[in-house]
Amino acid sequence: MASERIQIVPSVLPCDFGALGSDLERLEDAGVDKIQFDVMDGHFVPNLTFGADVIKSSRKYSSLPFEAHLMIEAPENTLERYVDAGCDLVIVHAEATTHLHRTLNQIRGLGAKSAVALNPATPLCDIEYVLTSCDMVLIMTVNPGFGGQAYIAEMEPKIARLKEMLESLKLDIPIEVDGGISPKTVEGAARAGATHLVSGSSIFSSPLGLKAAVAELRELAETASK
Ligand SMILES: O=C(CO)[C@@H](O)[C@H](O)COP(=O)(O)O
Ligand SMILES: [Fe+2]
Repeated sequence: MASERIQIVPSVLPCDFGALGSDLERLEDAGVDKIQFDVMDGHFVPNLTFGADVIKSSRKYSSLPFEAHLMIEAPENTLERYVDAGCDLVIVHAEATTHLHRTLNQIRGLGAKSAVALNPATPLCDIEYVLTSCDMVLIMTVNPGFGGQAYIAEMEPKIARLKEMLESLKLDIPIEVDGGISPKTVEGAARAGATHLVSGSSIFSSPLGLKAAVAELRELAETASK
């Protein structure tokens, strides 16, 4: 199944925002599969990052797919800006929008892929009836808002249950995990069924350097998922 291929997805949070373009070029050279832009509004999460204009200016520095992880209230009001900025996939939080089904279909209607993210405390039943409107599901393995937090291993049974749910619905869509992914934690997430692995602080701070850190995560995940 296409969704089973391991993808290593850096979060841009540890980048130098004053030199984002060159960090994006370094990431592409390091062999990552797509780039995650963490958009935070200071309301849905207690932190503020950047908006669609920064993503738009970054587009010329990378040919990789871009995904916007929108940690913002009422994302339905600004989706168009992220698609116009060059995002191939837009991720909204189930907790951030009242009309989740409509919001996911709105993303597809704008010509991008749609994904839903779940905070650690949000149960899978909240998204069961919108899975046919999703091109990916993101299970948060930290409470969103900050990079560098500890991985919540209790999310692994949730990932495994989501995998079963998708299989029973015959939906071939990937499961992404985000938060605390490192060589110590990636195997558990991959074994449970995650194939798209977001990593920020671990790959950027690795003594191996970016390229070897990305290769190490990929190899660990590929072996664990077999
Ligand atoms: O969305 C988020 C945090 O809210 C993530 O994308 C993190 O920023 C990933 O960083 P690490 O946990 O890997 O440092
Ligand atoms: Fe993220």
